[in-house]
Amino acid sequence: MLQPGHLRDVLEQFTFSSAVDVLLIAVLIYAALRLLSGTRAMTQLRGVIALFLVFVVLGRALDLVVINYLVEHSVTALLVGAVIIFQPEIRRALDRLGRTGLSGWFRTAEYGDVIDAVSRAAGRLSVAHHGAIIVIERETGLQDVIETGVPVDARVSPELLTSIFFPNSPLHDMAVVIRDQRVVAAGCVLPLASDPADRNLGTRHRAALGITEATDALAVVVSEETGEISVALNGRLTPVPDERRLRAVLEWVLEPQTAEPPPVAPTGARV
Ligand SMILES: Nc1ncnc2c1ncn2[C@@H]1O[C@H](COP(=O)(O)OP(=O)(O)OP(=O)(O)O)[C@@H](O)[C@H]1O
Repeated sequence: MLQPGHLRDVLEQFTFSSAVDVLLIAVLIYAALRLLSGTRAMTQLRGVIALFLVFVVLGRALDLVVINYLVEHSVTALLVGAVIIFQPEIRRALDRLGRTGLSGWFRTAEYGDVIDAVSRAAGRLSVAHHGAIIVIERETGLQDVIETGVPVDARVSPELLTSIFFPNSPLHDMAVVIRDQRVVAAGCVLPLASDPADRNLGTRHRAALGITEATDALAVVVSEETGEISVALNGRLTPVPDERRLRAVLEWVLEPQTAEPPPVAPTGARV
């Protein structure tokens, strides 16, 4: 229990450098939470922290010597483990920091041009029956998937997307990944959906489901066979009747603070 005398001692020892210390740690924790929020890594991290806290509380309350020893000596190992587990997210954050500086770190992503380009491109691809998968990266880094494809690194536009998916063009196979208003790569191989219920779908649709099961990315699929447009999100596929309604769905998912609810919700339910 903290005694009033202890509190006075702590306050007396609190100097300017202590304040800087606390501030830097707070910024670091904020940056880490911001980086991991909404990712699968965050769910895992929550589980690890909860388990760790249970051990700390039990160890202290019951004076468990071995548990207390392990807790005290596992912090360094946990930090090293976290760096290994979250390597893709950390790599992506450093990459973003290098490209955009601190302003890019604190800026929230802007999707206006992406929504416009993807919905217009999907509309044209749908009419032409040109098959396509367009993956929009959000918080979870997709570096592993990007590295399976061919680097493009060009500003997103409907013309670029429709020409990539033009049949027999060298990059029309597999998926395109968009990050920060740029088409970063094409020809990317996505993980296929794991749910046996999805086995009756073709591989293009299973690939779109697969990437959205594993991450918070959003994928737009155009079927070569039927020309139908679908949106995959959180491992669920929702058909979208046309370009206008695709735009509404994309706005609702990517810019929820300003958008109206779409006529077709991306969970499959009509609203
Ligand atoms: N792992 C993958 N990642 C990304 N794209 C993939 C993957 N596997 C297959 N594809 C794409 O899916 C195409 C094959 O689609 P397929 O006809 O099997 O599926 P589908 O869902 O029925 O699509 P469609 O309705 O367009 O015919 C491939 O040519 C390739 O472009």
